[in-house]
Amino acid sequence: MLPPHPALTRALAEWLPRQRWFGGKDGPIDDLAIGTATELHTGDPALHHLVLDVHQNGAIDHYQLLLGVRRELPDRLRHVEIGASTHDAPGDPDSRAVRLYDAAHDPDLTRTLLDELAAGASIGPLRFRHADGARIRTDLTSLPITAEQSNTSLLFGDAYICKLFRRLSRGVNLDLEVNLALTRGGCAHVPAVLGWIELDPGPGTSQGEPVTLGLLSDYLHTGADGWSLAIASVRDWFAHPPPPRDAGWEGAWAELDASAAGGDFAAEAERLGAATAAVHRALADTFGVTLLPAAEVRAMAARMNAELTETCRAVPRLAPHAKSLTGAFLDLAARAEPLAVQRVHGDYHLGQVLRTESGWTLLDFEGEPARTQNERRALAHPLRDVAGMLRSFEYAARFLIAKPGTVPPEPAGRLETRAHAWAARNRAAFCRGYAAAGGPDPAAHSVLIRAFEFEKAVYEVRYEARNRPAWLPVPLKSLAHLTA
Ligand SMILES: Nc1ncnc2c1ncn2[C@@H]1O[C@H](COP(=O)(O)OP(=O)(O)O)[C@@H](O)[C@H]1O
Ligand SMILES: O=P(O)(O)O[C@H]1O[C@H](CO)[C@@H](O[C@H]2O[C@H](CO)[C@@H](O)[C@H](O)[C@H]2O)[C@H](O)[C@H]1O
Repeated sequence: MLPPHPALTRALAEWLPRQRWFGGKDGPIDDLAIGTATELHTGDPALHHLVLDVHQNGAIDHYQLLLGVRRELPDRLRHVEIGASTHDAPGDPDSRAVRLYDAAHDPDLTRTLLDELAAGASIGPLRFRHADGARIRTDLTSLPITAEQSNTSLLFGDAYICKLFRRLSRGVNLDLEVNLALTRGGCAHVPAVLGWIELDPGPGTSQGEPVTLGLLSDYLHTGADGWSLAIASVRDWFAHPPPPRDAGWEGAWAELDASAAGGDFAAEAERLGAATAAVHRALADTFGVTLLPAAEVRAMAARMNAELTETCRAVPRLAPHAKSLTGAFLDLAARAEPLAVQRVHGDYHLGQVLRTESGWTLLDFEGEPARTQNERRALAHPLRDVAGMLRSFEYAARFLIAKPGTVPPEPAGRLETRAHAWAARNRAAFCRGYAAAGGPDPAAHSVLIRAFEFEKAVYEVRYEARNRPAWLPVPLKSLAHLTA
C-alpha cells in the first residue's frame, strides 16, 4: 500500500531537487502533489508508478517516478533512498515504518516493466505497447546506466535499453515519434524501437493525447559513445610531446596540427558528418521540409538575442562576449532570405552518438531539456545540428583542461592552443563529411553556422550555470576563442 500522501510528498519535495535529472533547480518547489499513482507490483517490495505534479514559479511540471516500498532496505539500494514513512493503517497489525526509494535501481522490481511490455498490458492509466512484430524477452535483469543524463535509462542484459523519461511532456514524446518513424522507414542510423510505455490521460481531460513515459530500444552493446572516443583522442593529443624548444618554437606552436596525435579522431569525425547528413535526409523525407519566411527568420534572430540578454543577467560572466554574439544574430537577421526548415535532432552533441561496428548511430531526438515542448517541436535548419556538434568538439577539446590534474603541466595558454588545434581539425573533418554526403555545406553558410553556434553557446552557459557550475569555464573559454 502507498504510504500516506503528506509524509510521502514531504520526503519527495526534499529528495527531488538533489536529482541530476530534476529540471527546476533554479527555484524552490512551492508545492508537490501526487498526480497519478498506479500499483504495478504488490507485496514487499512493492512498486508504484507515480506522476508527481511539481509547482514552481506559477507553473506545474510533471515528473515520473518508480517508487519502491520495502520494510528493510538492502545496502545496495541505500544510495537511492527517498525517506522512511509510517505505513500506518488503522487496525493493521503490520503497521510499521517502510522505506521508500527510487525503484529504477531495483532489478527485482523493474522486471515488471518487461513483463508488461511483452504482454501489451494496460494497468490503470498505463499502457504498455510493443512495436509491430517485436518479441520482447522477459528473462533479463536491469542495470541503470551511469551517464550524465536528463532521464534514467536501464539496460536489460545486453539486449535492450529502456529510457524512462523523467520530466514528462504533453503528448507523444519526440524521441519516440522520431525514432519510430525512422525505424519504420528503415534508417540504419537509429536504434530500432521495440516498445513504449504511455499514460492515457483518460476521457474527459482536455489533453487527449497519451503521454510517453518510456521507450524500449535495441541496445547497441558494441557501441562506444562519441564523447568518450573524442576525449580519448584529446587525452592522447595532450600527451603528445610539445614542439622542440628551438628558434622556431613560437611559430611551431602557432601552426600546431592535431593530426600528429596517435589517437586522431578526424576520420571518425568525417564519418559522423556523413551519418548526420543521412539522418537529416531521412528526417526530411519522412516529415517534410518547409520554408520559413524571412520575417520569421528575423524573429528567430531576435529571440536568440533576447535569450542572450536574459542569460547575461543570470550569468554575468557571459557579458564580455555579448557584443560579438549580438553581431552574429544581427547578421542572421540581415540575411533577408527564407530558410528551409525540417525536423532535426535538436540537441546534437558527442554524447548523443554511438560508434558501432557498422557506423555511427544517433540517439535522443528529444531536443534540449531546458526548452519548452513547443520550442522542441519547432522545425529548424539542419545546420543547427551541425553547429551543435561543432560546439561539442569545442567542449571535448577543453574538458580535460577544466579538470585539474588530468593533463600534463603545460602553461595554460599552450593547453588552450592545443585544444584549439584539436577542435579545428575535427570541426573541419565533420563539416567535410557532412557536405560530401549531401548536407548543406557549412563553409558556404557561415552566417547561419555562426548564429546557431552562438545560440547554442548561450544555451550551454545557462545550462552549465544551472546544472554543472564546475563546467561553466568550458563554454566560456571556447566563446573567448570564437569571438576573439
Ligand atoms: N540504443 C542504445 N544502445 C546503446 N547505448 C545507448 C542506447 N541509447 C542510449 N544509450 C546510452 O545512454 C546514454 C544516454 O541516452 P540518451 O538517450 O541520450 O538519454 P538522455 O535523454 O537522458 O540524455 C547515451 O549517451 C548512450 O551512451
Ligand atoms: O544529453 P542531454 O539531452 O541531457 O543534453 C543536455 O546535457 C548535455 C550534457 O550532458 C549538454 O551538452 C553539453 O555538454 C556536453 C558534454 O557533456 C557537450 O558535448 C555538449 O556540446 C554541450 O552542449 C546539452 O547541451 C544539454 O542539453
